Amino acid sequence: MGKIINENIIQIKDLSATVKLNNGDTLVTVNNANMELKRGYSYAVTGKSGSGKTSLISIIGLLNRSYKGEYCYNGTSVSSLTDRQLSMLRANNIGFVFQNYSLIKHLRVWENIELPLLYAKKFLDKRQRKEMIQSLLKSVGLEEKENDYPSKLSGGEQQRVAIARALATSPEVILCDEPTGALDKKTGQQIIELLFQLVHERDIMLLFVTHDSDVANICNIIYEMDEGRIQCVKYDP
Ligand SMILES: Nc1ncnc2c1ncn2[C@@H]1O[C@H](COP(=O)(O)OP(=O)(O)OP(=O)(O)O)[C@@H](O)[C@H]1O
Repeated sequence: MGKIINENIIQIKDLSATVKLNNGDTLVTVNNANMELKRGYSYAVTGKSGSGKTSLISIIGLLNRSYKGEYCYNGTSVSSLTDRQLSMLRANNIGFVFQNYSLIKHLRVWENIELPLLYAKKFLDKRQRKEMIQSLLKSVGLEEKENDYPSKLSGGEQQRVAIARALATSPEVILCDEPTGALDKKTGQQIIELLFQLVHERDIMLLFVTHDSDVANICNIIYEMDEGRIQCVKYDP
């Protein structure tokens, strides 16, 4: 029997976005999207290349606020927030995991994980931050690597660091853009298992942009995008 769904974190209503092309034309990247994203659930957004997935996830992730329509985060309309309020909302509540890991090369593993804690202004002192980082490294199985630079790590290990970094501020949302795209099949599966395990433990909402049908099929809810339009193709809460 499914869970009773009642806790929206993100609600999107009639949301559309466009980009201006070099030739002066306007391209619709997201066309009248409606979504409700809830705590404790996993979502996949699939679709052909160019269908609008990255455009949509950048709006959901509060990285882009140029859109028409409504976006409510925990009941607050995002359009009512100042840029600073929006940045703080993002820093404190949303973790990102990208295909290319996006680690900072000249910072050690522990410093990469510390960065979001500094941005989010969680007011942890140095000792508390250290404890938090060590506990995150333990949860992704990289206790021994805290002083290494990213270039010394394998792709799978770098993605584990990126996951630890995404979880550092205890976010309620994790957004993943092709998180296994640069990894071999087995390592990719381990990363997905780890993400699901950590997210389950924390009751987080998890959203994947993915071409990988195996990843999409594990998710409770699958949306498919086609030329900016989004449609729910699996709903299994
Ligand atoms: N800044 C931009 N300038 C011009 N065109 C853009 C821009 N951003 C997105 N587009 C176009 O908008 C459409 C949607 O792009 P988007 O990156 O969201 O698709 P996607 O589904 O994520 O693709 P992929 O799977 O290849 O990453 C594409 O046709 C893309 O070329």
